[in-house]
Amino acid sequence: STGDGGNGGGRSGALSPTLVTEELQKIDVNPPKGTRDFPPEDMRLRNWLFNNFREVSRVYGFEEVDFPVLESEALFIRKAGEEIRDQLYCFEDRGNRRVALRPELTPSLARLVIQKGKSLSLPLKWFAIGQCWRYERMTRGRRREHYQWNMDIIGVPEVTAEAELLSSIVAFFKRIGLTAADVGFKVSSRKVLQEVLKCYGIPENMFGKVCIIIDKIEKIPLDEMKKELKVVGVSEDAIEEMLQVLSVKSLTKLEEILGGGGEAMSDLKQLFSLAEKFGYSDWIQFDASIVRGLAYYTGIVFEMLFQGFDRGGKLRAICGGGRYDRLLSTFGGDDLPACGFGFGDAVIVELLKEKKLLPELNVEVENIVCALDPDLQGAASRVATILRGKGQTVDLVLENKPLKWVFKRATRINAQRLILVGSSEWQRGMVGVKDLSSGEQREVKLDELN
Ligand SMILES: Nc1ccc(Br)nc1
Repeated sequence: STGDGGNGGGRSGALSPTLVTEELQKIDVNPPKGTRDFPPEDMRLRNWLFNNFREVSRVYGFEEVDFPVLESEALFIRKAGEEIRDQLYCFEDRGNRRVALRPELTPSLARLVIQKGKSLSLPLKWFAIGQCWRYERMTRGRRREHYQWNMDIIGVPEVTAEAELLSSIVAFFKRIGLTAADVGFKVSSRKVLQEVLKCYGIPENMFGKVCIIIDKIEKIPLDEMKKELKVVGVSEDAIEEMLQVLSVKSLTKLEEILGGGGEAMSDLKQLFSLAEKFGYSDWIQFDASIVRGLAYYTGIVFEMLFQGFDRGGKLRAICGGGRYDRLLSTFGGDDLPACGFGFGDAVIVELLKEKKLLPELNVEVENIVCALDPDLQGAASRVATILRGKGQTVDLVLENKPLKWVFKRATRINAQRLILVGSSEWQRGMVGVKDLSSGEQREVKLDELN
C-alpha cells in the first residue's frame, strides 16, 4: 500500500477522534440479508460450475457478453402484477434516477441488441453469467441474489433454435454427471392453449388472465377456478377442454384433441424430431401444464417453452426458457426472433448434493518455497519467480517461520513439493527439494529446477 500513514491507510499515526469512535463500533460481519459470501471452498465450487457453463457455451459457438448489474428501473417495469415487478430491488440514486438491480439478464440483452441495431450480423449467439437480484420480504427467508447462466439466440425464427438450446443444456447436464434418469425437460407451447381458446372464441388478449387463473390449479378448488374463468368470459366447454389439454403428457394425445393442422402441433413435432437427431429424445417430454405460469413469473412471455426439472420431483425448476419473439418491441425496438434460457446456480447445486455428484475440489499448489533464514528471503523470492515463470504454482513463505509451521502449511495447502533455500546450498547454486508425497529429498541446481 502506498498509504501515507494517515487515517485512511489504516497504519500508525494519530487517529482522529471520529475514527476512534467509528473504529470501536463493531460492524455486522455477515453479508446483507439474502446474500452470500464465497469463501475459497465455496468459490471453488462456483468456479467449477461456471467453468462448465462457459465450456458448453464455447463448444456451442456462443460469445460471452455482460451488462451492468444496475439498470434503469424502466427496463423491468412491464405488465402490472408480475411477480418480478413486486420483487424488484429498486431505488432512487443520488441523481434522482429510478434504478434497479437486475432481476434477470434478458431485458439487458434486449437493450444491448436494440442499442447495437443494424450493426449486428444475425444470428446472434450470446451467453452471459450474471448475478441477479430480487427484494423479497425476508419472512420467506429466501435468497435475494443468485447467479444465472443465460444462452440466447437472436434472429432465428425456426424451432431449430429451441432444439439447439436444449441440446446445450443436455450437454451441460452430461458434463456434470446427470443423466436422463435424473433430470428432464417439460416442453410445451403457448399456442396449445391459444388454439383451444381460439376454438371457443376467446380473444388472444385474454391469454395472460387465463394463464394466471389456470396457474392456481393446484392452489384453489377446481370449481373456484372454473368460477374465476367464467368471470373472465371462458365458457364451461372451453374450461373442460382446457383442463383436458393441460393434463396431456403426450404429443399423440394432444394431436387427437387439437388435430394436426395447427402451428402448435407442427412446432412441437419438429422439435421432437430434432431432439431425436440431436440424441436427447429421452430427456424431453410434452407437458402442457408448464404453460400455466407463463403470464407473470418471468415477465417474458414465451411462445415455445421448456423447463428443466429433477425427476425426483423434490426441487423447484432447474432452468427455464423458450421463445420470446416480441420482447424487443416492448422496449421500442424492432422485433427480432429471440430464444433463450436462464439457469440458476442454486437448484442445480441442491440436486448435485442429493445425487452425491458434488466434485471434490481441494486447494492445491505445486510448490511451497521457504528461506531457511531471513537473509535468504530474496533468494527464495528469486526461486519462486523462476518456478512461476515456468507456469508452476508457488506459495512463497513471506515471513521468518519455523520449519514446523512450514510443514503444517504445506499440508494445509496440499503442496506437492517443498523447496528449501538454505545458506550452504545457495552458496553452491543449489536448493533443497522435498517431494511431500514420497518424502524423497534431494539437492537440485537452480538452473535445473523445473
Ligand atoms: N429473478 C430472481 C432474482 C434473484 C433470485 Br435469488 N431469484 C430470482
